Amino acid sequence: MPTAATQIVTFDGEYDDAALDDVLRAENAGKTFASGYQIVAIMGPQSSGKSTLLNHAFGTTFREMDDALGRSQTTQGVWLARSETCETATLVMDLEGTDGRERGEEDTAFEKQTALFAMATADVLLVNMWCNDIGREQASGKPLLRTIFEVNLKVFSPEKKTMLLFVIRDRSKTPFERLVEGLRQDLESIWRGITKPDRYINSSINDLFELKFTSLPHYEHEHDLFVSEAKALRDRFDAPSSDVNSLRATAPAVPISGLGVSMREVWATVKANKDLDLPAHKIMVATVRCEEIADSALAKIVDSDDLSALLAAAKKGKIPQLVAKIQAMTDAAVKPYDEEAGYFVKDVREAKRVDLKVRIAKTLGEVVSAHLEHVRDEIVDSLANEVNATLGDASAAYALGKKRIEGRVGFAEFVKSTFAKVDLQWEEKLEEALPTDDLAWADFVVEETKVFQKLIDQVVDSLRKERMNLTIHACERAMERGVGGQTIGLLEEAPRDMWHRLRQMRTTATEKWDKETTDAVSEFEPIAQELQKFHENMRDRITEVVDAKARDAATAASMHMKQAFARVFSKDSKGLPRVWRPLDDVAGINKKAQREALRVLALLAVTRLDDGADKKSDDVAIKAIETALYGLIPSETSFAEAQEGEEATPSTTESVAASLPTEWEGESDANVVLSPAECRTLWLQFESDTLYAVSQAMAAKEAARRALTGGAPIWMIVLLMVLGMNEIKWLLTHPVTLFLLVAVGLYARAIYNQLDVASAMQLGLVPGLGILATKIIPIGLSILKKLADEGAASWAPESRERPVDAVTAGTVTGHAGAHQAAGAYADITADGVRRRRTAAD
Ligand SMILES: Nc1nc2c(ncn2[C@@H]2O[C@H](COP(=O)(O)OP(=O)(O)OP(=O)(O)O)[C@@H](O)[C@H]2O)c(=O)[nH]1
Repeated sequence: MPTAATQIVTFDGEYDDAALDDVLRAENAGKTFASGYQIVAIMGPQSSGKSTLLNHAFGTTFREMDDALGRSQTTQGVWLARSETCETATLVMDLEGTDGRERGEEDTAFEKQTALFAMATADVLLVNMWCNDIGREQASGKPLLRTIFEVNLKVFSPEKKTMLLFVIRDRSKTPFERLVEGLRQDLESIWRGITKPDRYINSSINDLFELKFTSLPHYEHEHDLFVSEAKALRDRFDAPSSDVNSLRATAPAVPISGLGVSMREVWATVKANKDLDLPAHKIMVATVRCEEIADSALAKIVDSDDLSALLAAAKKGKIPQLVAKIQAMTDAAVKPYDEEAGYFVKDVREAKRVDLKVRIAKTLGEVVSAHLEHVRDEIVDSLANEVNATLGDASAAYALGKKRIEGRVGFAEFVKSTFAKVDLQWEEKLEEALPTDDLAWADFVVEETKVFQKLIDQVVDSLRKERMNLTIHACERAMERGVGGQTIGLLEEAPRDMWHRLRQMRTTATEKWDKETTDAVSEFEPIAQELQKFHENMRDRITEVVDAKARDAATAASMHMKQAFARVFSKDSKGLPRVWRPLDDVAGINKKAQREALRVLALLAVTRLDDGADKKSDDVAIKAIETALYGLIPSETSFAEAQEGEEATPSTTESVAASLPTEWEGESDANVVLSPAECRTLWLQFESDTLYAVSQAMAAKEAARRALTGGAPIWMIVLLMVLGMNEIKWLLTHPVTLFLLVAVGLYARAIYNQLDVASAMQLGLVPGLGILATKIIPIGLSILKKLADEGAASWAPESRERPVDAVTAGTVTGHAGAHQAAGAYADITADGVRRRRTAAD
């Protein structure tokens, strides 16, 4: 059953978008419009049998005039139907008849619009002509012909000639050739009469039209013949182009999927009374349609579950052989596009295809980006591992650099070779992830590679900085050990030009460590600014180390003062431990030692590491502090009083403190480590700490004095020898008695020595005798016991084998005795009370 015709342009000139879809919807399976189609349109005077002809020729169902109602307009606007009888896919357009009474004044305008619409969209335009009108001046079809010619000139730069098939209706007995000739003359006459644009001024009708002619018998009088000729006419539309009578269109101007857009836009242009640029129109239609096709192709990917599943998987981890999946999804979208857009203008179609692939790449790019994130992480991890594996522990970098291990490559050198390797890895991974040779992915590849290279640069830069910093730190630690040790040595030695020498040492160290730093970081190929910064930092660090050690020394000034004191007080001019003799000046040596201690304190009180300082200014400044500090030493008189056992009065110390300034004049606050007040505190502590050593020295001196002067005077000994000559002779002749007397004498002397009679008697005669009486028996027994022990030991076999030990033991005992004597004074001093106790207590 034939499909119904549909009105595509209404009487009021409105285009109906759905009309074409309606016509094509019921398309027969065997007639696929997608592979090609043709459009046939018919124009002619109203009620000239247009619909009748189309229905008989193409099997359409256009409404025909009901004879009973009389001649009136049956076709209004433009109608569209699909041929049911043509083997070729054919669309048929029936246009509203011209010269109708229904439109009145607007008739011509609408006629022009429909004529233009038909000529722009149809492959063949049938023009219905009454046979009787040929050669007639006032023929009803002539205004239509004029309209067709004029309108055709408005189709800008037509690509091909418009095919006009004049259908001469109700042919007479006049030969067909004569009719055609008459009609041609009429057409020439009309063509000459119209106003043409300059570019067509010399053109003939044949330059713009392909004119064809046919005739039909009277529909009613020769009905069967009419029907058979109508069918024969239809056959010409199916005939191959090789047939001279073929009217079949070679190829559609636009693919069927673009026809809706094309017709809508043509009608809009026509209605707006604009010139119709058909090539531009074709490009526009192709553009619109290719975009629509591309959109729907892309939508298939965007909306697919495959994409969301793939994206979720890529976010979790790498997808093996992702490129195959990407390629398959791309092909699934591009293939339908190629099929559907294949008939549109080539340039537009291909441009839109490229565009589609770029859009697909962007859509799938999200998946690939997520996948490449993991790839980048993997490469970065392997790079970091390789750096550590090849270059070793970063913290040992300095030590390694110092050793210059054979065959070990430096960081910069290693990184350069690694870059090439890493780039290759990246390229391989890219090829596994996406079609790198596809131009659609070119921008994506560039962007992702940029991200990768930026990341690698960052990682390498970070590794470089980390390792370089560790190297610098190792350098600094080595410097701290070296410079710190040298500084401590100088601070302990405390020479007068200590600060000058510290500054010199700092300069030397700076030069040395500048070179060390440069060598150590050379493997990182640092730029000049970096190197300069390292050097500046190292110089600052050296100053910090020297300054810190100097401040530490000032904090431990008490110890340094004692060391200085001991150097003078406890050692003689040859540097040997001092042995106190009866004639030694303990007070004088003590004062000298105190001055040495204060000199050291003056050195430590203020740091002198400023660049502007020099030896001379140091001397002046240190001398000023020294002079002030020497005021702390008590006068010799007061010291002598103390030596006699009197307590130093608090007023003495206070007057000493008052003599110090409140601050060191001319010294910068930043350099002052020990203020005058702190120096005074240190001094008081120092004085208290050294008093014990001084007391010991005095005790040792006293012991030495007593040892020298404790026996009887020489003259008394001589007198005794003269007066007792007889007794001496007797004793010499009685050796046993002599031996006993000597033994008793030595025993008494030993008891006397241990009794410390002089000390006991200083407490008064009666208390002294009391103390001596209580001590004499234990001491006597103790000496006897010791003699007995020594006697037994001297007869023991081993003692005979080690005579040297016996000598040593005797020496030790002698020393022990001296210590014991000193111990008596130690107790006195520690109590802080000028009270003496004996060793026996
Ligand atoms: N004399 C003659 N009359 C015909 C011919 N073909 C059809 N008719 C008659 O002409 C009348 C109009 O026919 P339609 O086919 O409706 O004409 P039309 O040109 O489509 O009319 P509109 O669409 O209104 O312009 C009908 O009564 C037909 O029977 C023909 O070849 N010769």
